[in-house]
Amino acid sequence: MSADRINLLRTKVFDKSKWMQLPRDVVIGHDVIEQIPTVCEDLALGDSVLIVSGDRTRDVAGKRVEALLSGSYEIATFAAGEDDPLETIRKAEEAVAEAGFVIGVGGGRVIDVAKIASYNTDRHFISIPTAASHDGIVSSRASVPTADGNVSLAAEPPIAVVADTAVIASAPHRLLASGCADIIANYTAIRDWELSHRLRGEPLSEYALTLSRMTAEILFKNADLIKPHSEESAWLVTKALVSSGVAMSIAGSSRPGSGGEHKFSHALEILAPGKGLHGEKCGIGAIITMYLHGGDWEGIRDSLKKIGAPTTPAGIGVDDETAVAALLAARTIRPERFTILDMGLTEESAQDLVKMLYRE
Ligand SMILES: NC(=O)C1=CN([C@@H]2O[C@H](COP(=O)(O)OP(=O)(O)OC[C@H]3O[C@@H](n4cnc5c(N)ncnc54)[C@H](OP(=O)(O)O)[C@@H]3O)[C@@H](O)[C@H]2O)C=CC1
Ligand SMILES: O=C(CO)COP(=O)(O)O
Ligand SMILES: [Zn+2]
Repeated sequence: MSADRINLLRTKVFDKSKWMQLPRDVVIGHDVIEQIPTVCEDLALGDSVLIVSGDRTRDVAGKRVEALLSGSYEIATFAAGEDDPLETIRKAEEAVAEAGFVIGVGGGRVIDVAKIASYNTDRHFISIPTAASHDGIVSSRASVPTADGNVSLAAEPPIAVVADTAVIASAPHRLLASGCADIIANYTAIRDWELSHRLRGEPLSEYALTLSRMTAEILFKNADLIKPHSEESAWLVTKALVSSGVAMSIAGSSRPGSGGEHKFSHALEILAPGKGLHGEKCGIGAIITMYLHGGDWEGIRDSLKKIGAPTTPAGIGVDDETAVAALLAARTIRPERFTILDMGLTEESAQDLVKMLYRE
């Protein structure tokens, strides 16, 4: 090989760089919430904290975290209500001003508010999920519904995740089933990624893709074990969410866990606000996108059923016309994210798909 060629290769190799942000401490298990003082001490994050929680989740776990840290830390609290998300984030940022670090205790919405406020104010953030409802509990992205549609925002990756399986198992089963559906949707998300790689030359991370697929496979294989209010189920799903979040951190984007089924879900957030949980909508969307990819869509549908997640738009109170509109609107959501739904779906074909694949 000529010296020039060797130098060219060297330059290429050394030009490459990547920054992956992963949680430092991940603590999962029964009553691990009690270990939050030790986690905070170990990370030496300062002596004042803002604890962000929701209306329900403050009672479920937020107050307990406040009690565990009182005496050792100066504590401020912030209630992330269900009003305008961007306004809530702005107010949370104001509340962070006096605090050294931030803890989010709640479901996906609360965690997102806490991680965006932390990012924008340059504070460390600890995630204490009260529900295993989707993989955003671990990732460095936030997904925020706005009047103009869902936006994916950069957010502070949790420096620690403390996932108490006793708390998670006590949440309504619907939330856990939604988390499972979000993971099962990895199957179609990675097919969309591969499609975009082949057709558009989009860069693809084999490590991220393989981890995302493996996570979905483990959950798919264990679908029979997912039961309401079982700590073992909470354990299985939480580990899957952590693994899926790590896949997104490796990729540096939500690509390994978000494809056409997520664009369908985000379209529904606009067309049918308040209907269905995030993972539920993604699972329903994955049935159609897996069919279009020529894969085992019935397997997706049956595992969702087993877990107790909805498999039709009607199951989340959405009519067929709205589902058709969401399938067609998916291409307008994050148009840069190319998926099977961006490949010429027509109104007629969308209607046929909804009629054929969403029968109870
Ligand atoms: N960052 C990311 O990558 C992603 C972020 N998201 C975002 O996450 C949000 C959806 O999250 P999701 O968790 O599905 O829904 P929510 O956070 O809206 O939670 C749903 C409801 O469950 C309640 N809840 C949570 N935990 C418990 C518990 N242990 N016991 C009783 N009730 C409980 C919440 O209470 P409370 O009133 O206290 O909140 C809330 O009323 C959306 O804002 C979405 O945009 C979605 C996907 C990925
Ligand atoms: O929900 C996610 C992964 O499961 C994040 O995806 P989005 O980037 O579509 O919000
Ligand atoms: Zn998701």
